[in-house]
This record gives sequence, structure tokens and C-alpha cells, in this order.
Amino acid sequence: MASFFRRKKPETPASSPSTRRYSTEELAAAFPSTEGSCDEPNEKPAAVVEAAPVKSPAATPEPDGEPASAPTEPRPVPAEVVAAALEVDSQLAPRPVPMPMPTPAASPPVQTAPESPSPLPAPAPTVVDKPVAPAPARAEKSGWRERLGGSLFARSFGGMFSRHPKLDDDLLDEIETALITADVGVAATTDLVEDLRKRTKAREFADANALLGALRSDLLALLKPVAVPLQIDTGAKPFVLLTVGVNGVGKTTTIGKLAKRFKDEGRPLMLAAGDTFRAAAVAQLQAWGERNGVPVVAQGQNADAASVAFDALQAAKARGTQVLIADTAGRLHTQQGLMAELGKIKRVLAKLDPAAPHEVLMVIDGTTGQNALSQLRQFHAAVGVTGLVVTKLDGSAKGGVVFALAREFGIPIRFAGIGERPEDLRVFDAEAFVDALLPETLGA
Ligand SMILES: Nc1nc2c(ncn2[C@@H]2O[C@H](COP(=O)(O)OP(=O)(O)OP(=O)(O)O)[C@@H](O)[C@H]2O)c(=O)[nH]1
Repeated sequence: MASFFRRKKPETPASSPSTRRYSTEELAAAFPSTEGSCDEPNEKPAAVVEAAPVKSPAATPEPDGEPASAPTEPRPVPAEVVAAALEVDSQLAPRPVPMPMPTPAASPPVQTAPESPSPLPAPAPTVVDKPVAPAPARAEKSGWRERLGGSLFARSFGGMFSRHPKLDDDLLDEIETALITADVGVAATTDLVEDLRKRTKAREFADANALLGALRSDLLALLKPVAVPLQIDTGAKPFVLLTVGVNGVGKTTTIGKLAKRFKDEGRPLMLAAGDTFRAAAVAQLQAWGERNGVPVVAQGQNADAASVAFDALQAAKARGTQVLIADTAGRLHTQQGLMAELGKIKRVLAKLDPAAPHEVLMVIDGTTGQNALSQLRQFHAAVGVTGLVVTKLDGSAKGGVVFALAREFGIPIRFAGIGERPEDLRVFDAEAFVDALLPETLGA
């Protein structure tokens, strides 16, 4: 089992030219940003950028130290940068006129390259601080009940009121059992049921439906404070979103869905394939990138994740990208070494932008149950989680853990995953969520 989490670092000699770190200027030259180029009709459908291998940040100084030297004069782009970009680009689609490969001895700057079409990915437009087109509100609202209707939570409450139409202790006991079974957690359940019990004794409810209405209000009161949508600060260039979470919760899939969302909103973005551990993760992210026409910075399996994040942020800065989403490998919250690695990724990003990452998005599997609480506790201690995505709420998910998370941490829930399709990642909507779990008699 231990070997499952052991990382292998690529053993390239430090002096090798292919391991050199590139300065911002070099990357800027290699990935030029051209205003308005995205509006051009001949925009390439998919652009995958493979970053040239670089030295592991383990060898780079920690935050107070200087990272790589930053020359003040623009320099020619080294052959290996262009070569790496060419190599990846050639995997995408055959280009009619390939860019001539400069030799190291006479490497001409990319900006003075001949008029042949650039083999580099179509550059993103320069960031403009304009409001983005929000996803249509109706699409965001629809489908919750269909997707969440099969959950244990919804099924428990579905038949409850026909079995117990009377307002009595049996009904309250059944509500309590249903909430516990659906993973709402003991503490949150006790709060909710005690409130209902008191109000029932005070004869506040005319019938069971009125009690159900009160439960709905109480559940909403728990979730409303955390239903805070993600705001992309367009002043951050780029806005860096670091995704974290345990294995298999849906991080890479969520990034793919976010990429589609941001792309549809007209935001220039880039992905960093920082899950260098799972064999298929890099290819999975590249596939999402290709599908959405979003460049992906990757170094391949077993590369240093912090190095990938560093390179990606450099490239995103050079291109004027608005959003950078960095993937990380899934890790158990109990694995101290791997948790510390997340801290390193954060520190390395902060070398290029002290405010980065601007959002640490933890992805939590909605079927996990109460274990989600200890996962969040550990990840929050390691990297300071600023937002949550709860996935797999469709199907047989219990769903109740969302209330437990909200009650214990108060960390914003940005999105909910209610299926595997790109459009199944929804901005978390407290009302839509609660109404999908409770019977329709409330008129939701
Ligand atoms: N039903 C459902 N499946 C989902 C959802 N989100 C992700 N999945 C599935 O969950 C599985 C794991 O997703 P990945 O994105 O590979 O998970 P990961 O966290 O990147 O995995 P690691 O890299 O191993 O940590 C895939 O089969 C996804 O299709 C969701 O909202 N609903």
C-alpha cells in the first residue's frame, strides 16, 4: 500500500539543457498573447501546451529566495522551448507549414519567425475586465430533483408523510432516523429535530405538511450562508484555482467541467496537469483541454507537481490568461507527507504571485459520508480550503453530508456535481438542493 503513494522523480541530470527553468520573458515569447485573437474565425479548435521539463522546485529556493533569474532584456526563445511546443502541437493536428526548428547556436526569437502559421496554440485574448456572460439561470435550476430524487435522503422523506400523517413523536423520530441515515450527522440532526420538537409541542404546526415546511426552512438556514458562488477576480492575472481532494472524488472531471463553464463564459483559461501520479490523469486532463479548446501545461507522469504548477503559472502570466486551474493528485488526508506536498505547491505558486492560489477548491465525494468531515479538516489545516465542490450527489448519494459540512465549517460550497456530463456541474443552489431532497408537497 505504501508503494501506491510513493512518487518517483524524473532522474534527469540538473545540468541538462532540458531541465533548465525558463524565465517569464522566454515563456512570453514562446506563448505570445495577441489581442482579440480568439475572435478570429480560424481559431484552432484545441491547443495543448506541453511545458518543457524543468528543474524540480525542490531544488528551487523556498519563498524568500529568488526563483530563476529574470533577464531584463528580451532574449531569443531557446530551441528546446520551441521544440517542446512543436512536439506537442504535432500530436494535435498536422500543420501544413511547420515552423523551422532553430538550432541552439542561432535560435531566432519566436516573434521574428517567418510568416508561416505558428505551431504554437492559438493565443488567448488579453484579459479584459468585462462582466462575463453568466450561465443561463434556468439551466442551472433545472434537473436537481431528477438527479437527486434517487438519493437515500429523498427516498426516506418521500414516503414518510403518508406513513405518518399525524404530528407526533413517531414522526419526529422517523425524521431523526432519516436525517442520520442520510449522513446529516448527529450534531446537525439533533439541532434540527430539537427545534422541530419544541415547535411541535408549542402547537406551531397545523399539520405534518407545516412541519415539513419548517424542516425545509431549517435546512435552508444551514445551507444559505455557504451557498456563495465563486467570484473570479479578473484583476488577478491569472486567477489561480488549485483543486485538492482525496483519491477518486472527481477532481479531474470537475476541472474539465469547470473548463467548459469558463470557456462558455468567454474566459481565457489554462489547465495545469498537476496530477502526475495517476497514470491516466494527465491524458484525461489533456482530453478535456482538447475538447474545450483550452491549453494544458503538463510534464507527464511522476513529474514534480509543484514544478508543473510553477511552469503553468509562468505560462499563464505570459499569455495574459484570466484563469489557471491546477489539478493535483488525489491523496489521503491521513498521509502527512503528501499533505505537506500541497503546502509546497502553494508556496511555489506564491513565488510568482503572492496572492496565488486565489481559490483552494476542495472536491468532496458526496457519497463519502461523515468521513468527509475529517477529510476537510485535514486539507483545511494543510492548505486553507476556500471553497468546496461536492460531487456525485446524483444516483444513490446520501446527500446529507452537505449539511454536516456547512454546519461544521461554514466554508462556501461553490459547485455541486450531479452527474458526469459537463453541464452536470452546477453552481451550488441551496434552494434547489433542499427542494430536490424533500417531497414535492411543499410546492417546490
Ligand atoms: N455520477 C457522478 N460521477 C462523477 C461526478 N464527478 C466525477 N464523477 C466520476 O468519478 C470518477 C472519478 O473521477 P476523477 O475525476 O478521475 O477523480 P479524481 O479525483 O481526479 O481521481 P484521482 O486522480 O485518482 O484522485 C469518474 O468516473 C468520474 O466520471 C459526479 O458529479 N457524478
